Amino acid sequence: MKISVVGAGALGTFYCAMLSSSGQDVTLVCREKDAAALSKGIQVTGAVEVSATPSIATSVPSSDLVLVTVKAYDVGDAVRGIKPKPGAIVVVIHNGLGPDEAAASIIGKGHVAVGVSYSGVTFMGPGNVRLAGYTETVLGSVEPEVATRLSVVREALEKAGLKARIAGDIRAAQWEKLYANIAINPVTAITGLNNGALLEVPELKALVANVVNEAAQVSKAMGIVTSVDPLENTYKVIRDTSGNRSSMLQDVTRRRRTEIDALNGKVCELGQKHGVPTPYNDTITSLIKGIEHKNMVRGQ
Ligand SMILES: NC(=O)C1=CN([C@@H]2O[C@H](COP(=O)(O)OP(=O)(O)OC[C@H]3O[C@@H](n4cnc5c(N)ncnc54)[C@H](O)[C@@H]3O)[C@@H](O)[C@H]2O)C=CC1
Ligand SMILES: CC(C)(CO)C(=O)C(=O)O
Repeated sequence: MKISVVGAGALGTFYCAMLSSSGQDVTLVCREKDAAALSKGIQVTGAVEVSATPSIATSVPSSDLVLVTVKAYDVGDAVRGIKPKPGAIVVVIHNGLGPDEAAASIIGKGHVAVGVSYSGVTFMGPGNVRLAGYTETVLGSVEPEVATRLSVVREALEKAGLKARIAGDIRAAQWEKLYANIAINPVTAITGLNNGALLEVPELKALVANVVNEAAQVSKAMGIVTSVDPLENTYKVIRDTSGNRSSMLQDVTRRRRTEIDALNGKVCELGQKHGVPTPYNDTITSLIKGIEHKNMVRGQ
């Protein structure tokens, strides 16, 4: 099976190194500027230590499986060049809601699946990432026909030593991670605090509860049934990642665009659609937009 991984950032380098070092045929698709560095090889350090020399390309070759591992706002551009052959599967691995739908509207029916990744990978430089921890990748598709073919993806990940499971309801699986991301990511980005501080400062703990409870009302109005209690699960993620600087805190520190539109912004949009007020998520979204604006203006 020919596999391509699109996006040579934190997650893409991790998945590519694991797949390639297990002997699978993998191409890492990167930006032009990174190709020379990546052609010398890629490595993961930290919780696992792995090196690999996958093929490197700047456009997506004909593949049976494509893993798209770019930021939510880059998914549309990243999939535009994919011309899937019959039966090919394109798994969009992202946080938040929306990018997989954007991908399906570009690629068409019969190919797109979602991956919810429970990993903590930090980008150190082209071809060099650090893994804090990994539990599993949850796979699924809103297209039943694609969902029935996902065992090949699970098997490829398992062969690479990665745990994977196919969710019965991928939207519920996405919400389960979303509850934690909409509270932890923007509140740490605004305050500059590590994840653990959200449980140490009573006012921030209350804010986390308000943001998550609002989202739980939105998902309930949409008929989403999750297997976790939204708030208890968020507290658990905070405890499990207490020393982390969230990805959104890292983004604002580096003056990069954030994924707020696919996180709290999406909760606000869906709340409006389903008649659920979302004042906490509206405010959080506005504050992050303000930080992005400040960083853009300063960056110019
Ligand atoms: N880093 C992590 O541990 C985790 C990340 N995620 C999610 O996975 C997604 C990817 O995150 P990261 O890997 O951390 O981001 P990242 O910013 O480290 O990597 C994205 C890479 O994609 C590249 N890229 C963007 N558009 C491209 C295109 N058209 N063609 C080729 N390359 C392109 C960028 O240059 C960058 O190297 C996000 O939605 C994130 O929220 C989910 C779970 C864990
Ligand atoms: C789980 C959490 C919040 C860990 O920091 C994360 O996914 C992120 O930072 O994006």
